[in-house]
Amino acid sequence: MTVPLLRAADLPSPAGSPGPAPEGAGRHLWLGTSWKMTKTLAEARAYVSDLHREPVPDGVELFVLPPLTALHAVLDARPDGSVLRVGAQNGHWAQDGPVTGEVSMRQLRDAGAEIVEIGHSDRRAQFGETDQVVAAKVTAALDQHLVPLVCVGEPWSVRASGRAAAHVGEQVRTALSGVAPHDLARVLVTYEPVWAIGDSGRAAAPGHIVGVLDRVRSVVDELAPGVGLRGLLYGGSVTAANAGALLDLDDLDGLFVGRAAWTADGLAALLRTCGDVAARRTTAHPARPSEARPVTADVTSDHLLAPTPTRRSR
Ligand SMILES: O=C[C@H](O)COP(=O)(O)O
Repeated sequence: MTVPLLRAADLPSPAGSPGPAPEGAGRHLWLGTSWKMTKTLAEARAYVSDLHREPVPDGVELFVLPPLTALHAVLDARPDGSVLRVGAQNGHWAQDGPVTGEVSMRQLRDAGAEIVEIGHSDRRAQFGETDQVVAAKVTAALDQHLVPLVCVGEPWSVRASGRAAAHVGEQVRTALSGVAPHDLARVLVTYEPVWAIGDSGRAAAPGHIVGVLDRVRSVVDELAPGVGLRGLLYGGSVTAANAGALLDLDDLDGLFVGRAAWTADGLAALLRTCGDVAARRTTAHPARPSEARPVTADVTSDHLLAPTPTRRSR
């Protein structure tokens, strides 16, 4: 028997009683996908329905960012108790007002979003979003109890000049400049080199990623010593073939995926890889009992917004 999109440990045992709570899940591994500007309502519903076979492994936080038109369809298509989180790909910093065509963080929250992507390179390149705009959106999202997923990454010219880490570090510093130190623990950051994204991209090499992640963590530590981010992800030409190698980077907290997760089968394959890695990490770095995360099918944002204990100061 399979129960859709629940924790593996939430699946009923053969006798029908709940399974035991897992231990040692203090650090989460994130797997998310943005559908960007793809999918009709029917396609969105079919995707969630096709995912129904997949349990979400312990230690993995799964999210989907559909186009706004499909936000409700995805929310409604989730089975009761699902741990699949749903968010948006953009939001405006103002609470209300005459901003034709935009949607505020308050409206996103009202519509059921838990996460909001901010500053994707598409929006920086095509809609002129600056680091200052990104910063305004981050604080607006936090004000509305959304989890900001802040996208940062260097263009190829910066990469070629050897300044990738410095460039991304400054993007992060500006993006988080308005965030109260303790609120950094509510923020997800995803490192997405611009040259790695999309059909013409290729995934960054692990050594390159490590150098940039180190800089990001240093900047965050300067802003709020010892607090650490909610999670630091990588995105850009992630596939089922390279996900395992990327997640071998112990400092990486997850993957943010476009094309490879635009089918339910694609996301499911990545989910299984994440589950294997999360289990390995738990064995390698068991959480203290006080860090063990209770298994819950509760999808309220309180669970999502609560700071996660980290293995080490970040
Ligand atoms: O939103 C996801 C990122 O932009 C990566 O996209 P991609 O996996 O299709 O390269």
